[in-house]
Amino acid sequence: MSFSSLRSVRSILSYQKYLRYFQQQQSCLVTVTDEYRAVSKSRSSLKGVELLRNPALNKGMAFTLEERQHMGIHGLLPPAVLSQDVQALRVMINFRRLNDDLDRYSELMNLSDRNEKLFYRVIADNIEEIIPIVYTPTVGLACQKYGLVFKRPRGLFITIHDKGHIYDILCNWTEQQVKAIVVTDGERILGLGDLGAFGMGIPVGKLQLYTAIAGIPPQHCLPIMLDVGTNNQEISSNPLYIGIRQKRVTGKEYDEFIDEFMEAVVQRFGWDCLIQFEDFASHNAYRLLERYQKQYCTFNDDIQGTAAVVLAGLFGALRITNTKLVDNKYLFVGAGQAACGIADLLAHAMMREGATQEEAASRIWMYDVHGLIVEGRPQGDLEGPKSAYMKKGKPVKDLSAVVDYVKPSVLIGASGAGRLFHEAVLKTMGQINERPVIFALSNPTSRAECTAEEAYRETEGRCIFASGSPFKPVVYKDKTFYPGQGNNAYIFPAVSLATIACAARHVEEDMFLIAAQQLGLLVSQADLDAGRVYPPVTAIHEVTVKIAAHLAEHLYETKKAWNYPEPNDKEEFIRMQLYDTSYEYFGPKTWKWPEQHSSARNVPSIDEDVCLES
Ligand SMILES: NC(=O)C1=CN([C@@H]2O[C@H](COP(=O)(O)OP(=O)(O)OC[C@H]3O[C@@H](n4cnc5c(N)ncnc54)[C@H](OP(=O)(O)O)[C@@H]3O)[C@@H](O)[C@H]2O)C=CC1
Ligand SMILES: CC(=O)C(=O)O
Ligand SMILES: [Mg+2]
Repeated sequence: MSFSSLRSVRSILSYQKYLRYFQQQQSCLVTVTDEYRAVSKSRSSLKGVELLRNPALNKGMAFTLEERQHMGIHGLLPPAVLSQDVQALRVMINFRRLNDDLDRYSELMNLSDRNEKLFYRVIADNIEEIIPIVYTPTVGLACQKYGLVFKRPRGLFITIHDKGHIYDILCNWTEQQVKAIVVTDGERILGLGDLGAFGMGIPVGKLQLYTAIAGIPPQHCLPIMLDVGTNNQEISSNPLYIGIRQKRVTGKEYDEFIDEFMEAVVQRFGWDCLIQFEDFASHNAYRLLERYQKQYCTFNDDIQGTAAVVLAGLFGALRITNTKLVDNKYLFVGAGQAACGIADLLAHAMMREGATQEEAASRIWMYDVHGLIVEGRPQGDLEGPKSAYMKKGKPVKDLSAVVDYVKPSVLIGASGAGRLFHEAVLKTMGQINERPVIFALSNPTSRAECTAEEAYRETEGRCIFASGSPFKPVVYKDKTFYPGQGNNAYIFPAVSLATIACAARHVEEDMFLIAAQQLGLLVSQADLDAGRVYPPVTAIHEVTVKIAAHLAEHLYETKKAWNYPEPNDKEEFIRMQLYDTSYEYFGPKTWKWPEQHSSARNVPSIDEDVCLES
């Protein structure tokens, strides 16, 4: 008998002994999912300690005795076997014991470094509590403190000095099946400005939502930081700064660098690898979108994703005010990429309702750092996308005077400048309108144009409010208001899921209008009655699947899908591709789980207090 077969006989014998012991002692903690019974095939041949160190495969103490024997990790873990349910409970107990959101962020990132399935399971079970940590607002703080938070690299860091070698760097990423990239150059991170390489927290966070919200498997996702320097002196002089310490490269060199990156992605991962541009500064965002939109499978989330989520929120708001888009007057505070993206899609939607282009544009006013955007304004540039909404009129600077002058029914903040909707602005909105629509979209919370509480209070509870970062429900005069979250997180995961599932080659403009319409339809009357123009965050996964199914329908109908044969039921087709947070089975393929452990649902409910006491 060879040494290895001798070892396996010993393993089986000792496994049987341990199994008997655990059947007596710990059977209530051992659970099995359907996937275990299906004896899934591991996508890796890793064994031993390497298996425990691989976050995509590691199950921690959930490895059964039999798996521990089979994979050569017996003795590398404490002897107890914990179910994923118990592990998830332990994570949440620890998470809730922390007093600081940055610590909670770090705790979760450490978990994703150790055990990816548990990380996503915990998010799925506690989505409303955790999304504000892995996403806005806490991700903003995490980026500002990335030097402290950074423990282990995620994704790729490509610097301007790598120009000429970008393909080689992409080849260092060993996952072969990359289907989606979120890329930033860190110049406009949320409303926090230029954070350079610290901005990597944003692609990481956005892609975590790809998996948590849209069920796109993490191994298909790749965050990328294109580090061309930073003009933020404070950041680059921080001893913990992780990027290159030089001023931003611009002009021809920058453009060549981005061109090379796009070509290298196609060469390495194929034409249908989706590239989401995130948090580039306006002066690059629009240019790059125009340059690459028709050539690559790409979109800009801040322009297009934001436009769709806001249009959907407006559809909801207008169901409350019982008006059409074109019946309203819109004032945008901030006239950058988010505002102009929204305005363009809004104008497009008004035209679909029958308005002419001139009529649609006439309903939209814009306001930037230099005041109302009117012809002949003495200061500030009037070029670029905002020029389409320039009016003849008085160059008013003070925002409450602007509101009084324009008399908007809808006020949309996308300035990144913090509390611009002060008392007088909100009160004026309340005086002009029975039901003023007020969206404070800037992120993170510190940059929101007003808080939910301020909006409800100053309009005597009459406003229809949404914000980019979440606000807790507000009680005003004994009534509870539930602010909606107008964040592109309701759109980009769905658009990307459909694009990837259908293997579409381009992300066309009409996908964002369809996504907006579908999201609008998924707002229930109960949501509207609660004053919320978006479905609750707890429903975001289901909402995303439904939107993606409609988009898939559209992609097949318009012959833009390349994944053949065409599935009959698009929703089922989408659901079949979703990431599953249940653990893989690592035991021998012939093995069957003993009868008494056959159902995960037999687990007795776990008493959290008992865990805390012991
Ligand atoms: N909720 C969501 O889903 C999303 C929210 N956002 C948020 O929107 C904000 C803006 O993003 P984005 O459009 O990309 O940024 P940009 O830099 O492209 O645009 C910012 C705009 O705000 C204007 N602005 C800045 N400060 C003031 C001020 N004090 N008074 C009036 N206008 C001002 C700027 O004026 P000027 O042009 O004169 O400089 C510019 O027009 C960010 O906070 C971002 O987080 C973005 C995308 C999605
Ligand atoms: C949400 C988002 O994309 C932003 O604030 O930039
Ligand atoms: Mg963004």
